[in-house]
Amino acid sequence: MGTPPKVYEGSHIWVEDPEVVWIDGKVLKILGDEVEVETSDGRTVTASISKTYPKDEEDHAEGFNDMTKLSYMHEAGVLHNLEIRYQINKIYTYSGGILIAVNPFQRLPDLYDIKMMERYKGAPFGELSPHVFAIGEAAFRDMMNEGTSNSILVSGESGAGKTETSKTKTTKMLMQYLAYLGGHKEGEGRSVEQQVLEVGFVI
Ligand SMILES: Nc1ncnc2c1ncn2[C@@H]1O[C@H](COP(=O)(O)OP(=O)(O)OP(=O)(O)O)[C@@H](O)[C@H]1O
Repeated sequence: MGTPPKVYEGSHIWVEDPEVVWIDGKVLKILGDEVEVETSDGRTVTASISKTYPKDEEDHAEGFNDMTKLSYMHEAGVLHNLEIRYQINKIYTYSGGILIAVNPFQRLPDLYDIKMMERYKGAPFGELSPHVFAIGEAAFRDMMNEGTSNSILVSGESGAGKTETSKTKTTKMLMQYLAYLGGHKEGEGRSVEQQVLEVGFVI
């Protein structure tokens, strides 16, 4: 028995769209290498099958907090999942051990406060919602357990939120969390917290 076809009459797929990049729709007819699709905004379009992607059957209301839970991992599915989460201010999503952050361009109340730091401290990776503090926690714990240095790679295009998420100044989230884990003691010269916040970065 062969693998069942992913595009067939009645199946739900993603097709390219000049306005919204990818739009979902239902296959009406297969026409050789092409497919006729009724899009979710009510149009009928024809697309090359090789440029379509199967759509996950279930649309999780809050999206999947880890991309590895998607039945189909492709650009359209990944973007759709990030969009669903973004609409409800869930800017963080895992892809396995990697954290994807979508720039909210607004202050999200409570997301980075001391209560949130307390929640993530000591929590096993993956137990709580995806968060930059979970990445800091995992890196810090590994460093302590292995007794070796550790590093966190932050990557993204200009304006994506790398600086805000990680680097320099006391307000930046990742360093703030590591400083919090490192502790703060009065009267002992420069505290671990202060030293962590004074580190330099390789940019
Ligand atoms: N998590 C966040 N919460 C709130 N605002 C954010 C967040 N991430 C980014 N921003 C907003 O987006 C702006 C641009 O982010 P940032 O400067 O971190 O980008 P960058 O990736 O470091 O860009 P570049 O590579 O050009 O330096 C910030 O000044 C801030 O207004």
